[in-house]
Amino acid sequence: GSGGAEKGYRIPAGKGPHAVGCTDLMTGDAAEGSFLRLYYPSCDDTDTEETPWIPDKEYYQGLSDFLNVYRALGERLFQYYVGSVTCPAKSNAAFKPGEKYPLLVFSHGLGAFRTIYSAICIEMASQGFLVAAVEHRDESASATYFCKKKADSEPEEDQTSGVEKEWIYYRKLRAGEEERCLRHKQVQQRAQECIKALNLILKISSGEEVMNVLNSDFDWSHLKDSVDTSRIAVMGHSFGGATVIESLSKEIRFRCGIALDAWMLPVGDDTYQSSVQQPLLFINSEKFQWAANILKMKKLSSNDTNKKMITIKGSVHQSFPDFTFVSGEIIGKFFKLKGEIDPNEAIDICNHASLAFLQKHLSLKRDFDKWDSLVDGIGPNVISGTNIDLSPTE
Ligand SMILES: CCN(CC)CCN(C[C@]12C[C@](c3ccc(C(F)(F)F)cc3)(C1)C2)C(=O)Cn1c(SCc2ccc(F)cc2)nc(=O)c2c1C=CC2
Repeated sequence: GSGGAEKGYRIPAGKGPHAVGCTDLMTGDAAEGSFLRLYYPSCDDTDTEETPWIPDKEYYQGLSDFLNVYRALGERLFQYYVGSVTCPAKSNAAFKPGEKYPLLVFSHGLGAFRTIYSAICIEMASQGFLVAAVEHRDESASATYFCKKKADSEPEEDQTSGVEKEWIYYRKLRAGEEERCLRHKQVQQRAQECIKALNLILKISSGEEVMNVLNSDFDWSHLKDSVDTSRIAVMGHSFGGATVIESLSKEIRFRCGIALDAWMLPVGDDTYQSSVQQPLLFINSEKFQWAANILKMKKLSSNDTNKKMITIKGSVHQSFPDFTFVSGEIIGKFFKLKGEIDPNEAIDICNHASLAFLQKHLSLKRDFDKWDSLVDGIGPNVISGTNIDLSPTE
């Protein structure tokens, strides 16, 4: 059996009115393609057969590289502890037609990948969003892959017969390489990948046929006319938070953004408030932030009532990705995957504040405004602005 994941540590299901499905989409067979997991409202609420949380063993290998653990050891540890973890969304479940849904593009953090923010993505989909969790190919993901058309497709090559997965792994900083330079280059690519994902979903909503190089029987034509094209936002964690800022500055169709514990190093010093006109919400953890990082956020959001910052008390950087739910208490505390606050409470604050902010800036016709006070930092376990002392050290 598995470790922590077995003892009732599970990724929380969506609390909204919709059942949730998820499916993977990859277009193009090289750099210009897109790779994303779509979480969506489903009309199939038979809650059987959830989706494997981490779909390929290569992600375990990539995580081992990222965490500086021997692959042979890391792969077995991950297999043992999280190999049986599923996420509470139904794979390729029937799409719920008949209404236009707002769209959220989600950008993962350094060393992460598209499937490990499912608690946030599933909650948003259960509340009536389409959520496109992109997988970045900038070598910041622990692992990701392209599909190469096989010349002579020997089906035994891979169960997805006819295509062969070509993996790329997390690229460590090289000796003497300047981190700012690498991360600034990567954040540009990440923003382009978010914009490509947006264009791809809009293309599908317009009824155009897309070629999914992955071998899946999901019928994308069901998404015709399903995107509310005036209600589109971008969200991301850490490096993905920097990607939110870059994406907003490059693509006005992203009407607003939510940056979860943003890592501001990749954001150019020339990125001022003027470069981000859209409303932006910073949701920070208590333990990850530091003065210089916060000051870069403030430079972007000073005296702009549409740019807000809140901090979740007792939370840590890993309170946003799913590991905070699947790890036991011991491992959770040791790796700082859990803070003092209960992981479910922390993610509820994050999701409720996000929904209130999205209702306000996407003019949604829902009741998410009941959580407006959270966006102003009012409520248990939340503060307005930051807990970090910004006074200059004399
Ligand atoms: C030693 C490696 N060194 C690399 C530069 C620093 C590694 N590190 C701290 C870690 C990630 C940690 C982690 C995860 C997951 C387990 C597990 F065991 F549960 F799987 C354990 C231990 C190790 C906490 C971070 O990078 C933090 N971080 C992250 S963590 C995103 C992530 C990645 C993989 C996951 F499985 C879950 C979440 N995303 C960012 O965008 C940024 C940063 C820092 C700046 C920008």
